[in-house]
Amino acid sequence: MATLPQITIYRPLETSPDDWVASLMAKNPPEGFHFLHQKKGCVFSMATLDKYIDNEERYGIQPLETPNDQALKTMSSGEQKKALLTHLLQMEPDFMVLVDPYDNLDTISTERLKRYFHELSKTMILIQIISRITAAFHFSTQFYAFHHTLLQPFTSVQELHHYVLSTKNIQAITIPDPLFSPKTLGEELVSFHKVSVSFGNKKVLHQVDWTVKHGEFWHLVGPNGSGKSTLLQMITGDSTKAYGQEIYLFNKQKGTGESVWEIKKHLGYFTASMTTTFRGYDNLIHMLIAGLHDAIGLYVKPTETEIRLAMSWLRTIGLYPKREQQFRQLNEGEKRLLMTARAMIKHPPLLILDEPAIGLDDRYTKLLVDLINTFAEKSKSALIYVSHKQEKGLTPKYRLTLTPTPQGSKAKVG
Ligand SMILES: Nc1ncnc2c1ncn2[C@@H]1O[C@H](COP(=O)(O)OP(=O)(O)OP(=O)(O)O)[C@@H](O)[C@H]1O
Repeated sequence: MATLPQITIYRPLETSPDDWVASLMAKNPPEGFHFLHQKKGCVFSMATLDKYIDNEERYGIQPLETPNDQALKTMSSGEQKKALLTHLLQMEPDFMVLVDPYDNLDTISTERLKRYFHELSKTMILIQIISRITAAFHFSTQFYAFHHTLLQPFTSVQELHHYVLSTKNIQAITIPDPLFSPKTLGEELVSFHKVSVSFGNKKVLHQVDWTVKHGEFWHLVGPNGSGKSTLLQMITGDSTKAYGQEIYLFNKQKGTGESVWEIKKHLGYFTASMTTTFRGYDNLIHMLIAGLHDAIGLYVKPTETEIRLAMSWLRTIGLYPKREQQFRQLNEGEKRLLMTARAMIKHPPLLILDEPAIGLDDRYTKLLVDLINTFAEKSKSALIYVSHKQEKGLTPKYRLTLTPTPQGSKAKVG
């Protein structure tokens, strides 16, 4: 049997593969891909998953099979990807486009999926579109990089790798001071004492003890489904599981009358999915200033001082030349940087960054990591960086690792 072509395409974040993928799905492949003419394809991507989650939320429709009919939205990233892959394979496609297939996945799930794709490649054409070169399939036979809307071919993965490394790096610079000194809220900002959480029979967290103090830089790390989001939601006020537990936030015991609004005032929060909640008609200056007011949009006229502060932040993240553009006109990497700066601008007592580097290419990841390290060093804010794996170049002082056990995940400092 002739071996099937297997394709790796590197995508810098300033390019969008959407039109290219759409032409494949319309059975009308672009030049060079005529072997896919009239072939049936499907797309394994976060966008496909988001579409299913959106349908589930809006219309209660959800064609993916999930254990015990669990809502897709409440599943961990690994569980969601497994459900999506099973569903797509049931459609018996001739080829599959995989957009950043390992994003959100921990090392073990990534290795498992890699082996699975290798097996699948023996019977199906796989087209991998990646923004991190380390994710390239070792079994690929063709290599490309998006250059604007065109594909530039390479003869080997080494040649492609070399090309990616040669693309220009952007440098983060100084962190602007806050407009006002942040409020003093005592030494301990977050304190969990023997916190356990279950959903029905599923035990998620087991007797977690954790204290985050003023100015500390933490990395919260754990494999998919280990309960990182569950733990965070008890801080941000987005989970009812915090009630009846011994949790102190900003020196007050949880459940003693504090409003979610009061808690959010002390928080800066960013998660990658937030970039899609903004319609994005505001310009970059206004987007940043809204972060000072904990608002989605800007409803009051900004002061001169606020505008100057926003300009300084835009210089820091290299977006000053685009200051008058609308947020929606930015590429995904630029959006992430802007939203991270927006969470930082008021120097909140506690800054939480939940998987901020997911989906970013190598260059933007480095820039984001530089920005976060510098902010942690120069500001008085405590910082919790959350991810399912170690992030290259990140320099947290403390690490809380969640390790799943049958009683729920146990937490270990160090
Ligand atoms: N509302 C819910 N109902 C049922 N199960 C839930 C609910 N919320 C979370 N879970 C389950 O709790 C477990 C932990 O999920 P959580 O999202 O906290 O993990 P995570 O470490 O953040 O994972 P990931 O890195 O994949 O995002 C998962 O098995 C998930 O399915």
